[in-house]
Amino acid sequence: MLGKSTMLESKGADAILLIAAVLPDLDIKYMIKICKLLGLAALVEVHDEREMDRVLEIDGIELVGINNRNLGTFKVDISNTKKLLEGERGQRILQKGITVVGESGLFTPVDIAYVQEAGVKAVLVGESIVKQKDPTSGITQLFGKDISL
Ligand SMILES: O=P(O)(O)OC[C@@H](O)[C@@H](O)c1c[nH]c2ccccc12
Repeated sequence: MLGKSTMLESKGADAILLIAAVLPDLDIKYMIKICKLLGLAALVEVHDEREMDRVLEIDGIELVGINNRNLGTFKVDISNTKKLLEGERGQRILQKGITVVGESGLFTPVDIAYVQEAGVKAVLVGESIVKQKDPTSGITQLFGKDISL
């Protein structure tokens, strides 16, 4: 097996995405452990209540991403984030000290405020930034202010 520094130096990755929809619990548990050994952050992605409940039973998860895009139908609905953070689930996430990432379908400062209000502390954004000629101004537009420092 490659040593920690060899792995990180050879590929340069800081984090990996673990998609709960395609990974059994056992695989997620195993990969979380490997990530800790390698010093990689693991973002565990869920898109419905069932996946969220599975993930909340697994120890050692620090980052959970809520995908607003259903990977089966590709439909995007940002109220999915709010739905998955409501009530008891939201409480458990807070208790466990999990940082929630809002993923997909975020285009405007209103969208950002909506997911932030729901409990999200970070966002994963693709389309609304990569389709801009200038990514910096795309980010400024998305957040309604310059966040580069
Ligand atoms: O382009 P959007 O709507 O901003 O979405 C970005 C990101 O959330 C999305 O690319 C993504 C999140 N998880 C995924 C898993 C597979 C493929 C794609 C994704």
